[in-house]
Amino acid sequence: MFKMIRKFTFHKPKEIIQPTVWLFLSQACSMLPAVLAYMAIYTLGQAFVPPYTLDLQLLITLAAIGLGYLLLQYAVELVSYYFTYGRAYSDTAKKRVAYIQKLRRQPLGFFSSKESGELISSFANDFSNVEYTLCYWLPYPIGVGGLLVISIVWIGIYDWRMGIAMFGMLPICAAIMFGIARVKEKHSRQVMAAKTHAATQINEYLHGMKDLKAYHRTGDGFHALETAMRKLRDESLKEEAVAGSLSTLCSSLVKFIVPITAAVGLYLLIGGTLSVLDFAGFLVLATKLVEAELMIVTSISALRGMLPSGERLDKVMATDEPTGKEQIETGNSYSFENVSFHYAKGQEIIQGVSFDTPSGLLTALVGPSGSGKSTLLRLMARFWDYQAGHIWMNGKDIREVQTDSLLSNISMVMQNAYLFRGTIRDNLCFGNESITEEQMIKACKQARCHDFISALPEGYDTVIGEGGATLSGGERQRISLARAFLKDVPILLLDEPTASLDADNEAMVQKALDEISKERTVIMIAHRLKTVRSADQILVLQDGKIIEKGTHNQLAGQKGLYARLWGLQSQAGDYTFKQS
Ligand SMILES: Nc1ncnc2c1ncn2[C@@H]1O[C@H](COP(=O)(O)OP(=O)(O)OP(=O)(O)O)[C@@H](O)[C@H]1O
Repeated sequence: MFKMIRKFTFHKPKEIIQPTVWLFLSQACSMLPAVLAYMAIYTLGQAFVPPYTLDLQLLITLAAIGLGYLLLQYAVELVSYYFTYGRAYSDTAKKRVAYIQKLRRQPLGFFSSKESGELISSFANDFSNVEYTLCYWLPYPIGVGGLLVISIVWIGIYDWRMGIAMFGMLPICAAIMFGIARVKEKHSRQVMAAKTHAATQINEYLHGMKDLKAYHRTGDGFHALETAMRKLRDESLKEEAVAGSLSTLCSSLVKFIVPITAAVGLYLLIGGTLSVLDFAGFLVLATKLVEAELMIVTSISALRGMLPSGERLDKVMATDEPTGKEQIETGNSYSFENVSFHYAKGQEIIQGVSFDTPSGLLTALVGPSGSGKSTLLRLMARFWDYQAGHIWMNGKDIREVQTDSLLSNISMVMQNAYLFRGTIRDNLCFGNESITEEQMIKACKQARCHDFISALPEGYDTVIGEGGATLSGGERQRISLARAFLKDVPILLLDEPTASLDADNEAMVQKALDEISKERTVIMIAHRLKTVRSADQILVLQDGKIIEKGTHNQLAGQKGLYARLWGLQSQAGDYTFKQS
């Protein structure tokens, strides 16, 4: 149980103390009417048995307590409501933020090891389950359990025979419920897996819609989605059918407490060992205690059903974060020393690579498709961590450097630049209010996007769709380039920044890059070799190894891969490594 609480509370078990205490008080208050009714019946009953006395004063006091009770109950319920629901919602909101921050700090490897639907479904379902558990399923069994223990002890001392009648069913029901809870947990895991798979299918279907349409395969894509939905329906029905019916059986058993109490009480009454008044009082209490006992048995099953959600969130929160605590004030160059890296064990993608990217110069990475160029850029930004060797930045191994500190020195333009739903201005400035209009326009002019942005009806305030869907590939790429220029950092990492541009724009952006690289260290991947002709150094990669290094003139003069491909590209005009 304690383990479970730790999981649901993200290892802050104290979170549930307050809600539990208030729920206990609220439940204790709700027992008061039964106790008052019992005392009133008892007091009234004294008038009909020797010595036939009626304590009117006590009856008036009980009535006054009853009235006061209504106010007390209201106040306690209100506070309890705040500490259970209010706290649970605000604690879960904090947990959601902590979860996102955790994801933010994770390397890319973390995401590619998961189904895309897992994180989506965690957000959609797991947090709601945790929220519900924190305000309901955890505090209730603990709070109500405490109340039951007090009742058992009290009734047991008063009349152990009635104690057995009223609570004897409880261990049997709890044992059945534990069994049901295990079944429920098993089915909850299957439902969770089905929900994850369904979310992945929806995500893939929507994201891949363009390609599905292009290949006229929307029907096939839909079929996979439909199958996932059917599986989710079947698993959910199974969970309800198995756990639901057994839970109902158990709840019905608990409800037997009242007739059992009545039968045992009657038996004792006839035997003359229980007074009529005590019999009536026990019956009133039994009806009240049934509610509490029902709550306990239901909670046990519900809690186990929620456990997979708590575990899944806890697992993400417990994931190791990238190492490194050191800060880098201004990092402006990289030095690779015997770096090796693999995504999957046994498949070395980068093999013992060593090179420097001198500060303030343009380094170009070229090579056949799949040779590891983008991987090298990802290693520089610590999207992944290498397994052997060192990448030094200003004398520090970047694995020892805090990721945020490292990234504050880098601007990156990827192959498929992503733009967010919002205005072009928002996408360019990324919330940095210190960027002036002049700086923004200058960056856009350098990236050759100012003219097309100005021609839009709303100019820089034009709203673009999610992912930049309302722009062409080239426009997106130029905006992301301008965004990179605007982030005033010493290092620019560019993965084919001119790939989606036409020849004119490519030449112009190339010029801008030449200018920019005078002030910054630029590391750029290019397939079209003419775009890196003026680079200060060109590194030629093949099968994860650097096989040639030098300027264009040096490499073109050798009889290596670069010279061969330069020859081919010159002949073919636009021939690229990708097609080689
Ligand atoms: N996330 C990943 N998980 C596993 N393997 C990967 C991953 N990303 C890339 N790879 C593999 O690593 C190798 C190098 O990929 P990389 O993207 O670095 O090549 P590249 O030279 O940039 O290719 P291109 O020029 O086509 O963009 C490829 O064989 C690729 O399949």
